[in-house]
Amino acid sequence: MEGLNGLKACQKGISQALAQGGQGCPAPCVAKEGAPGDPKWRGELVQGPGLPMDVGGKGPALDGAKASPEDGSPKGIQAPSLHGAKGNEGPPEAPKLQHLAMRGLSGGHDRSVSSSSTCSSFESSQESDEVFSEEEGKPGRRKMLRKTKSWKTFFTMVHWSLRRHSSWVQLAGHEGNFKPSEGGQILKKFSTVENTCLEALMGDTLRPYVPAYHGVVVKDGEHYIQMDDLLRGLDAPSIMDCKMGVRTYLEEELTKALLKPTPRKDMYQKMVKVDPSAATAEEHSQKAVTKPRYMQWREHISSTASLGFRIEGVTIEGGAVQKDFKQTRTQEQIIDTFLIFTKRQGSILRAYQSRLESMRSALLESAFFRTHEVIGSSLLFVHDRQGRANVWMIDFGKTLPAPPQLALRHDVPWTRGSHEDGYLIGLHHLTHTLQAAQRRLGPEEMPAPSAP
Ligand SMILES: Nc1ncnc2c1ncn2[C@@H]1O[C@H](COP(=O)(O)OP(=O)(O)OP(=O)(O)O)[C@@H](O)[C@H]1O
Ligand SMILES: O=P(O)(O)O[C@@H]1[C@H](O)[C@H](O)[C@@H](OP(=O)(O)O)[C@H](OP(=O)(O)O)[C@H]1O
Repeated sequence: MEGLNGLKACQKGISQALAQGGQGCPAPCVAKEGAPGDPKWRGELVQGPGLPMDVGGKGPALDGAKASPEDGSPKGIQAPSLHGAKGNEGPPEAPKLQHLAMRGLSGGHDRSVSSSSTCSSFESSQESDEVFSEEEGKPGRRKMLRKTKSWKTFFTMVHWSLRRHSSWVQLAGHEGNFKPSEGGQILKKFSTVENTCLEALMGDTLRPYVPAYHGVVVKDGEHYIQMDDLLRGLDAPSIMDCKMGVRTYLEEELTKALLKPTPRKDMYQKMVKVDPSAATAEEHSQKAVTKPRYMQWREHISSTASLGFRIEGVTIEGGAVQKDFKQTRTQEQIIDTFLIFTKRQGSILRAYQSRLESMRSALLESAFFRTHEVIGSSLLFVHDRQGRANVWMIDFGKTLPAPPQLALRHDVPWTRGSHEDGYLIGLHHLTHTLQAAQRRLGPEEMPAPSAP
């Protein structure tokens, strides 16, 4: 499908995901992590990002992030950067049964703006019931569970089941970079650059827009950054990852490639798979391209170069992850994608727009933003079936302090040596895209005006 130009391919992919309607999908939806008996599991100590914005009309409450680690994990460990390391340690596939397990969540759900509310109203007994209800359609299994005399076995099975219901889904990025963690957090392979950024961001005006950072942990001999899982407690979340900026490679990557070109056969393969005519005769003969060459080509076939952002991946209500957006380039294509992604819900589009507007104000105030070039970072759009919506800044693996003599603007095109990233260009176009998408809606698709 990759060769199909833009919207047709992307619409087909998203429509397929929509057609699945989340039924029987392998991707995780909403869950609480932890084990029975663990207070986090019952939500007693749960704090975290949740969704500060309730599009049902309560308006934004941008206090989502939580500050300091509570787990005593070591902070700021200096370890070799693991960013970019590849592997295949992804989370186990969640069972098809999870939607049944989630039914309780859509019942007495607390729609308050509290960032921790999504997990807080469930007692362990309710959880147990839901675990049993997963097994509908398998009467023998349910009977067997009921007859079980061993509580140990019972709790082991419940725990196993809940762990498999992790809300975790990875839309983009390097495979093997993440591990699920308990208590509504995730682990990302350690990189000094990202760790330094997250530490700094916890004391910055951007903190409410970033997953709460919980320090560095060591697991199986590897260092990880621990941060909040932005999907925790959500009811069949729909997620979109948009990579921000007019440039996706570091200036130092360009310098290195010019001094010592490293041919990348994998990138050549990815390039010719999309467009065999994109490679030069020399590149065809070497069957390789340099990284900046590939990255620049990627920026121009997508909306990165023209609009300052691009869609990397989408999943709708726990359906299959769609990544076929390499050639989604025009604003029209992106509007259509947002309309499909939000199922034309004006309230969600409006909430996203409002969040981006407040994010812009925070960016303009931010000391961190003033002093850093933000490359390859994403905005993660998340909404769920309860009508909650939010946008988060993620991925600071290539966000570096700019040379001190430079005052970064973020709203001008990049020229070599300027270190500009075009982040605000992307934010401007995204905000306009969301406005344009709302103009496509009929009055019945727009939220009712709020009471005076
Ligand atoms: N805190 C989080 N909570 C929930 N999901 C997350 C979180 N951080 C990342 N993700 C998921 O993981 C994906 C990849 O994240 P991220 O961009 O940080 O990874 P990466 O490997 O550094 O990416 P890249 O290869 O672009 O540098 C996101 O698209 C999103 O689906
Ligand atoms: O999305 P694509 O087309 O698959 O291309 C990848 C994407 O641009 C990643 O952002 C980049 O990682 P970084 O941002 O970390 O550089 C990766 O480089 P890599 O292969 O050198 O990791 C590319 O292969």
